[in-house]
Formats: sequence, structure tokens, C-alpha cells
Amino acid sequence: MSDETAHDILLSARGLVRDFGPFRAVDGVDLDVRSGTIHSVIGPNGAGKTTLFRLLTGILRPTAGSLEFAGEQLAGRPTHVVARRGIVQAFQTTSIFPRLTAHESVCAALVSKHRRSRDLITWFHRGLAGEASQVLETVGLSDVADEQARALSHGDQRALEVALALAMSPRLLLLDEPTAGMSPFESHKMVQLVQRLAKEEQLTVILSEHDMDTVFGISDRVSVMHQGRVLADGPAPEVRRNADVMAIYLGSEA
Ligand SMILES: Nc1ncnc2c1ncn2[C@@H]1O[C@H](COP(=O)(O)OP(=O)(O)OP(=O)(O)O)[C@@H](O)[C@H]1O
Repeated sequence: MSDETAHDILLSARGLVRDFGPFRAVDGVDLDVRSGTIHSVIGPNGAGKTTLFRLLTGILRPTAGSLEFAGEQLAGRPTHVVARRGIVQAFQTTSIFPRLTAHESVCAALVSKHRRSRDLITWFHRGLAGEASQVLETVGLSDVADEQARALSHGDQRALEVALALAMSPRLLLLDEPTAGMSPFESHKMVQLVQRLAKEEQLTVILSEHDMDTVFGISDRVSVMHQGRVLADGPAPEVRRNADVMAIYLGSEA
């Protein structure tokens, strides 16, 4: 990767604000996310991370502020437009189609991307089937492609959620606590998957995560939120040494 590419800013938020009635959950957030990097947003419970993600994906409209993505202003645009531009969040969606197999689930996501009905003509279906298999291979689920989503292990269900997001061909993938509830082995696999997506698929990733070993093991850059604001922001090793950050975590984490 050239120096120039490494420093391309893919997403740039300025002064993002989100109020819920009189309460300001996100309070003037500036965020620059560089292309091809893994950027973590951390902070104690209630810091505003999930609300920030909802602003980035268009689920929530900002009360104020701007959001530029790949040179286009996206603040306030609806979520399907934001997704089509390339910002996609992996959600816990496997419960929606518990009886579909992993492969059928990804096919369904691809159908929705291609905006076709489920009654597909055969050639198109074959194309989708191949594409779905590739996506499952990318996330390491080829072996369980024909298992029902509800029968997969927790770790594999979370990998399937990533697969469903990848089916939308994102440029920027958002992951909210991707290792939550996982065993150490499953967490390790998820971390490897995220790293592979960034390196081999040239994806940019924003993730929110409570496990600090995961955060500092995986991230290029880290933004620390506290009470709706970004308190610290920079390369991961720098943020780790930041005394204010340490104080927040020592003060808030049990
Ligand atoms: N729809 C809403 N209506 C009112 N208040 C909300 C709403 N959504 C979030 N909040 C409040 O905004 C604050 C930030 O919440 P948010 O979920 O963004 O924090 P978080 O950093 O993601 O926390 P956690 O790590 O616990 O998920 C919290 O005080 C929360 O109660």
C-alpha cells in the first residue's frame, strides 16, 4: 500500500450531534477513518458508541453535524442509500431466518442487494449460489454452508452476520461488539476474520468492543468516547498510553 493510499480518509464526521429529547447522547463528534484500516471506537457503557454507529449507518438522523463518505455528504440520508454507498453494519440477523441454511441466508441477502424477487430464474440463481459460496468461504463457513442458521454455534452465527453484511459489498464494515459472548477460541477466530477482511479484502472496519486486549491487538487507530464526546483519538499504541483513557477505564470498569 502506498503512503498516499494509507492516508486516504474514507469517512469524515464533523460535529456530529444526536439528542434524545433534552439528553445529548452524541455531543460534537469528529471522526476520521482512513481507508483500509481497523478503527475501534471504545468507551464505557453509555458513552454513545451505539448511537454514533446508528448515525453512521443512517438508522438515526443527526441533530447536527456532517458526515462525508468517499467524498459524498451522507448525513441524514436513509439507511438503504447509505448501505448502497458502502457503509454496512453486521447485525444479529440470523434469528430472522432461523430455518434457512447459512448458504440460503447469504443468497437471500444477495437477492436483496440485487433487488430481485425470490422467484429467481435459474441462471441468475446459479450466479447467486456461486457468489454466496464465495462469501461463506471468505468468512470461513464453507463447512457449515448447508446447516440451518439456528443450528450454528454462537461464533459461527456471528460469522454468518458478517457474511450477510459482506453480501452487500461494503467498503466500510461496522461491527458492534463482534466478540460479545464468545469463547476465547471463537473470539480469536473472529479477530482473525476481521484482520483478513482488512488486509485481503481491502475493507475498512469500524468496530466497537469492550475487550481491551482485542481492541489494542487488532486496531490501527482508536477513538475513545466518554459522555458523548471523543476524549482521545489516534494510533492504538498512543491511545493506550493516554492517562485520561486509563483513568476512565480504571474508574468505570468493574
Ligand atoms: N433511543 C434513545 N432514547 C433515549 N436515550 C437513548 C436512546 N438511545 C440511547 N440513549 C442514551 O444515550 C446514551 C448513549 O447510549 P449508547 O447506547 O449510544 O451508548 P454505548 O456507548 O453504545 O453503550 P454500551 O457500551 O452500553 O452499548 C445512553 O445514556 C443511553 O441511555
